[in-house]
Amino acid sequence: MQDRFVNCIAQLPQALADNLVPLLHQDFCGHIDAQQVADLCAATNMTTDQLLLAMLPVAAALAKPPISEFYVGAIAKGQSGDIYMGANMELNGEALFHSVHAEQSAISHAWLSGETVIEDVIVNFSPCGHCRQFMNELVSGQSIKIHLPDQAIQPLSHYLPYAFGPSDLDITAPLLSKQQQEFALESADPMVIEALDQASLSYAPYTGSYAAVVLETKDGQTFCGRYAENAAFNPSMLPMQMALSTMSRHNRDFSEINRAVLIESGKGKISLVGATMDALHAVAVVELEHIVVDPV
Ligand SMILES: O=c1ccn([C@H]2C[C@H](O)[C@@H](CO)O2)c(=O)[nH]1
Ligand SMILES: [Zn+2]
Repeated sequence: MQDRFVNCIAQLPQALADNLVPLLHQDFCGHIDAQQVADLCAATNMTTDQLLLAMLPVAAALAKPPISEFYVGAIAKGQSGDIYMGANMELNGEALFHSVHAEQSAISHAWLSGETVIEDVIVNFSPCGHCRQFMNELVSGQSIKIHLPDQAIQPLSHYLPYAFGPSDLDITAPLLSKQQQEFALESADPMVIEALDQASLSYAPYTGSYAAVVLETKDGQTFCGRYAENAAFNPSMLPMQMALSTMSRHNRDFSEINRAVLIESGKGKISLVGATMDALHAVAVVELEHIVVDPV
C-alpha cells in the first residue's frame, strides 16, 4: 500500500479497510471499476452510496495542499459505474489561481478516462461556488446528484439555483459530451501524438482554443491534461493544471518532469502558452515545447 493511505485506512470501518488495502497498490490513482465497487459493497454490506461516502478519506489522501493543508476529497461516479477519485492541489509558493479543486480533479479524472456522463459527485466538504459552476458545465449538470456527509442527496440545481450556464452562451454540447476536433499535424514523436489526440478531445466552445498538455517523467511515463472551458470563464480548468493534478493522483513528484508539451489550436481566440509556462516553471526546471496546430 502507498504511504499516503496509511492514516486514512486506520479511520475506515474494518471490513472496508481490509478489502480496500489490496487495491491501494503502487499504481493506484483513484480509479475503481464498477465490478470492484460491487465487490466492495458485497464485502462490507454497504450500499454504493454508503460505500462512496465512507471512501472519501481515501480520496482526500490524494490531496496536495501545501498552502492550506486542507484536504478535500471528491468522487465522481460515471454512468459506467466506475468511480474516479480526485483531490485538491495547490502549487507551493504560487498564486492561488493555479489551485485545482477536488471536484475538478475527480471530474477531469472521469473525463480523461472516457466517461461521458457523471451521475453522482460525492465530496467531504460543501462544494464551493466555483465547483458548483464547474459541474454545471457537464452533461445533465443540473441533475447531477451531490452527496455530502450529513446532508440529504440533492441535485446540483439545489446547490446552484437559477444557474448561469452554457445555454446562456448558446452552447448546446456540454463538457464530457462526445465531440472531436480534427487537426493537421504529422509527427513521429509519441508525446506529440498523445498531446494531439488529447487536444482533439478538449472542450473550448467559447474560444475555439482547443489545447492539451502532456508531461513526461524521467522513467518515460506520461500524464496529460485537456483544456476544459467554463461558461463563466474563470472556473475553466487549464490543461497544465489538469496534467499536474493527474500527476498528483498518481503520486508523482513534479520534480520528476522531464519534458512538457503544449499543443493548441492556432485558430482560437486566445493562447494558453503564457499561463502554461507560468505553472510549469513554478514546479519544474523544464522548457515548454509549444506546438500550434491548424484545425482541418
Ligand atoms: O469546493 C471546494 C472548496 C475548496 N477546495 C480546496 C481549494 C483549496 O485547495 C482548499 C482551500 O480552499 O480547498 C476544494 O477542493 N473544493
Ligand atoms: Zn471548489
